[in-house]
Amino acid sequence: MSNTKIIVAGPRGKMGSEALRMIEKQDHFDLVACVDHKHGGLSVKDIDNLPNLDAPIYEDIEQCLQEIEADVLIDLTTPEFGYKHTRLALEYGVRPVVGTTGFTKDQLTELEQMAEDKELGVVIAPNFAIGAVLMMQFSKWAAKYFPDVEIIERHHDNKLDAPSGTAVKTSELIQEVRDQKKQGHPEEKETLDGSRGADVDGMKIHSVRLPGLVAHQEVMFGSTGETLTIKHDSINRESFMTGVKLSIEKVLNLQVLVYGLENLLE
Ligand SMILES: NC(=O)C1=CN([C@@H]2O[C@H](COP(=O)(O)OP(=O)(O)OC[C@H]3O[C@@H](n4cnc5c(N)ncnc54)[C@H](O)[C@@H]3O)[C@@H](O)[C@H]2O)C=CC1
Ligand SMILES: O=C(O)C1=N[C@H](C(=O)O)C[C@H](O)C1
Repeated sequence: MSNTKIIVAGPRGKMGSEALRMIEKQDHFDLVACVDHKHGGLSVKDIDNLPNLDAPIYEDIEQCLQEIEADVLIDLTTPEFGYKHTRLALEYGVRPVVGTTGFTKDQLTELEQMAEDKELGVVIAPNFAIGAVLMMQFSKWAAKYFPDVEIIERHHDNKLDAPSGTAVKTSELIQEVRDQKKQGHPEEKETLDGSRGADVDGMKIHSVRLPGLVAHQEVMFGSTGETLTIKHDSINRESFMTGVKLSIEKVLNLQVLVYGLENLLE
């Protein structure tokens, strides 16, 4: 079987550069191009602190998709550009693997429809870390028995979206097993806006942003006389690469959009 040809959008980012290092280590992956909003016309190897890979950098994604033959586009950019890149990749018959978070529900539905129409696989994973996927699954299980739940996610202060994609996905998984329930005192009032966090069917999400953090989430459950806390920490971005690699391998055999790495794990 021939090697998987990969385009990376966002190669100089914290995740994009980690993805390049992962690709460099795999014998069955070839980096064929990158999409960046700077350094068009250069090669990846010309950029400081990036791996020594000879792949052209394009500033215009359409030009990249027209000129470069690829199997997969990995997007690790921003919500705005990630959505645009995913749509364009599908239009050019390239399968997207998307780590970028912050897409709206409408955007996800639209991309799902596009993937189905084109019969092309897409993986959108709010969190590629296996431990985070388990934390979300354990939380879904716990919510069956503990409907009072607060999600506290903590991230570095360069993050654009809040709440995190992981927190949104966790709340969606919990919604599958938890009936709507107003938590706290029935007459509770916020004297400072936002103090009780975001509300999803009565469950609360709190977002913390501080320098020094990477990516962390606690899901706290409370019941009579007991609490349960399920916690995951990514202490570096290598933690996400097992999931990125798996998604690239799996997307080649998909004809639909898969939202969440849990759907690819056996
Ligand atoms: N699914 C997962 O497991 C993870 C997802 N993420 C998500 O991945 C995304 C990127 O995160 P980080 O790497 O931490 O951010 P970052 O800010 O370090 O990197 C983003 C990169 O995108 C580039 N970029 C911006 N606009 C662009 C455009 N039009 N074309 C090409 N490149 C463009 C920027 O130059 C930057 O290098 C975020 O949405 C974040 O939430 C982050 C970590 C794990
Ligand atoms: O921006 C990040 O860093 C992360 N983003 C993802 C999210 O929004 O959940 C995944 C992980 O938490 C790191």
